[in-house]
Amino acid sequence: MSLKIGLVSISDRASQGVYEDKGIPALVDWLSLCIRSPFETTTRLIPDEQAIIEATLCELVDEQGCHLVLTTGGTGPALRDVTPEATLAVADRVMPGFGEQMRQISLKFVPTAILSRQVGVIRKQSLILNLPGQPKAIRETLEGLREDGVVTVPGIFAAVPYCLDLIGAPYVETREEVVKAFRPKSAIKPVA
Ligand SMILES: Nc1ncnc2c1ncn2[C@@H]1O[C@H](COP(=O)(O)OP(=O)(O)OP(=O)(O)O)[C@@H](O)[C@H]1O
Ligand SMILES: Nc1nc2c(c(=O)[nH]1)N[C@H]1C(S)=C(S)[C@@H](COP(=O)(O)O)O[C@H]1N2
Repeated sequence: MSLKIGLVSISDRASQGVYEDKGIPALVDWLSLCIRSPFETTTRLIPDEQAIIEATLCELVDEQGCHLVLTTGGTGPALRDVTPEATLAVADRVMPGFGEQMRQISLKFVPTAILSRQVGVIRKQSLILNLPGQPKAIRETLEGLREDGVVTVPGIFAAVPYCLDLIGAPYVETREEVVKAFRPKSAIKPVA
């Protein structure tokens, strides 16, 4: 079974063609650098409409069978920003550590990180994570911060493979130079 990843770019202007969507390409590029094991992606570009976001997340998890869904955009305080509300509305369980860690990481880059309301949740067999909308913030939050080659703030992706193990998804291997996946020793499978 290959890992299925849903990628959702949530932007009024990119979805209307006012500007080019940079969210999906940034996600695809970063995942291709980071993940060594087989995976396939299904992508969606949609406006900041709560009903559309909820329907898209449900479709990716319930019909497409995605094990991981990453959203980008719509997490700020503007009235049109409703990604966290839509994500929570389709959640079975909330995983507060992901939002907490992303805000920690982002505060090292911008003081406005506290404006991001991003959440992580589990729906059925899938982990859904909200990333901020700025394309450069995608890499920052997933990968974390390195100073002189040493990881000073771990990115959230370090915890994603083990979380996926625990919800029954395929085993994910990462490239350590991008992100070292953390698993307890008992959960590490020998390299095939
Ligand atoms: N999909 C995208 N492609 C390129 N740039 C984006 C994208 N989404 C967001 N951005 C950039 O990041 C900023 C913050 O993202 P946010 O999700 O808050 O968008 P926004 O200001 O609500 O506008 P919109 O929904 O029309 O993208 C945007 O103003 C834009 O400069
Ligand atoms: N790593 C990182 N996180 C970031 C930012 C950034 O540039 N880098 N921008 C912040 C800003 S300005 C806002 S308003 C919030 C919400 O962004 P969103 O509405 O684009 O999701 O994310 C924040 N998080």
